[in-house]
Amino acid sequence: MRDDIKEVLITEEEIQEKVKELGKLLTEEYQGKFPLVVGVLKGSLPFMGDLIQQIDTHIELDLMDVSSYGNDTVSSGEVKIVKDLNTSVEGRDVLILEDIIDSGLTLSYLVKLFQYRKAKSVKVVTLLDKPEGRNVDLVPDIAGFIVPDEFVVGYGLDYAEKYRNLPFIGILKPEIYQG
Ligand SMILES: O=P(O)(O)OC[C@H]1O[C@H](OP(=O)(O)OP(=O)(O)O)[C@H](O)[C@@H]1O
Ligand SMILES: Nc1nc2[nH]cnc2c(=O)[nH]1
Repeated sequence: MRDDIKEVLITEEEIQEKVKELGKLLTEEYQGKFPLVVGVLKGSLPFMGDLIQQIDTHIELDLMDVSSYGNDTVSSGEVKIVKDLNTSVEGRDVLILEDIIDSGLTLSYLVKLFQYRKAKSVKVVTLLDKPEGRNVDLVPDIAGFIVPDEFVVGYGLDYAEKYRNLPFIGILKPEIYQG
């Protein structure tokens, strides 16, 4: 699996250090507020698992599965709900956790949905931000790392459902895409 990686962009150590830093910020931000932390499946799972352990105040967890990508590296431009939340967001401070914001379609859809459902506040934390990929105007409240306009994998991010279990973020060798 690791042989398929052309370049490591962000190491495991850099990710873990950043996650601790973000956890401290969120601990201050949400002290005494009991936020609903929403992980966006499947990509945010490793980030969510690590980050929540660094938030030192009470939180509630839920998961949502929305999809705008197929097995390809290009967005379909359409967001659909695959699995909705189990919890009502009405009156709640909602914190959405994402692995990456690229076109911004997924997040802008979710932010609008939770506002429509009368959340008290909606904030977005993403591990990776790819501003050059943006199709819609969306700026995360907190972003861990800015990444270049390349298709990245690892730490939750897949190519054809593979590589999510790599502990770092990398770029694949071109021959992997070419088959
Ligand atoms: O800003 P965007 O262009 O909308 O891209 C970001 C979204 O794309 C990926 O999810 P994907 O739909 O591939 O699902 P997955 O997390 O299950 O891989 C990623 O995890 C984000 O949720
Ligand atoms: N794996 C992966 N999924 C994405 N979804 C949106 N952008 C990306 C990316 O760069 N890599």
